[in-house]
Amino acid sequence: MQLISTIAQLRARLSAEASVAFVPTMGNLHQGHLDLMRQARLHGRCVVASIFVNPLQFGPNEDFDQYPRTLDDDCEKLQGLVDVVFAPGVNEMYPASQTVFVVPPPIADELCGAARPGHFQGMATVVCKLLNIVQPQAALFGKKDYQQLHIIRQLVAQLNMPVEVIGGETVRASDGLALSSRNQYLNEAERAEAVFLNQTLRSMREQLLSGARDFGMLEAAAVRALTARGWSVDYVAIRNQSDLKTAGAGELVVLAAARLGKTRLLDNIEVNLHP
Ligand SMILES: Nc1ncnc2c1ncn2[C@@H]1O[C@H](COP(=O)(O)OP(=O)(O)OP(=O)(O)O)[C@@H](O)[C@H]1O
Ligand SMILES: CC(C)(CO)[C@@H](O)C(=O)[O-]
Ligand code: BAL
Repeated sequence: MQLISTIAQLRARLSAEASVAFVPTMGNLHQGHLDLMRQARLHGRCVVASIFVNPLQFGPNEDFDQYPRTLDDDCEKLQGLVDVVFAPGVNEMYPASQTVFVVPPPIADELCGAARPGHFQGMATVVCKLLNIVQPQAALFGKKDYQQLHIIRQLVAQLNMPVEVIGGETVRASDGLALSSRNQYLNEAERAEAVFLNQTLRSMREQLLSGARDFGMLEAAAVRALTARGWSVDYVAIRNQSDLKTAGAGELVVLAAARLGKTRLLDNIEVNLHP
């Protein structure tokens, strides 16, 4: 496994590779990331992981400075799973001020985008840069960040980028909490409470499968239940899987983002309603 920090070295290393599968990350790796690396092996002869905490996708009052940076540990975890780790510094990715941005589709203003203005433009811009740098045949992203995956699919399709986007299932702790680098911000009591987000979504899924169809009422009840336990809820929303617009019927996804103390957690669950 090779650790590379410059774009020129990465391009030279990959120039002779016939097929590359790519997993972009912000590091502080957990089993969710490692699962994507294992799947990547099925999609390319050479597997590249990137580790880059992208300043463009953090708002001014967000956790860019505190975000855990654990490159040595991450490289140990990646041994035997990937061929190349690309870990550029901020100056390598943004040597001059970035004045060209990728404008994401309108859905980027809803859900997480409403709570984090500019986040998806920063994410789309860095993903576009990384895909241009690595030029993979396949790129893998987790369904845990469901809206992000949707926006990346739109980006790649609408900009005609020659890469297959693959979504990996969410890897969870044994109690159901979705693994996330930010889980480590939780104290012991918050970690015990955190599972309630997934339980709430699972309960909504059961109600939908049992015939509940008043989506607004289900969403409002979930927000009330979370708020009553001390959560600060950004949204709970039942949407179509295909376009993330307000749900009709059929293949739905229930998405939520809520804060426990200073930690913002995301989760979602797919629900397929049969007519
Ligand atoms: N539990 C998980 N299961 C599957 N994929 C995941 C999981 N957590 C993160 N990923 C995916 O890993 C990739 C890199 O994500 P990132 O480095 O931001 O990790 P994260 O744990 O989501 O961190 P954060 O807490 O900052 O959201 C993304 O495609 C993300 O969707
Ligand atoms: C896709 C990504 C690596 C872009 O910085 C980031 O948003 C993430 O880790 O999900
Ligand atoms: N995993 C999503 C990246 C972010 O929250 O910035």
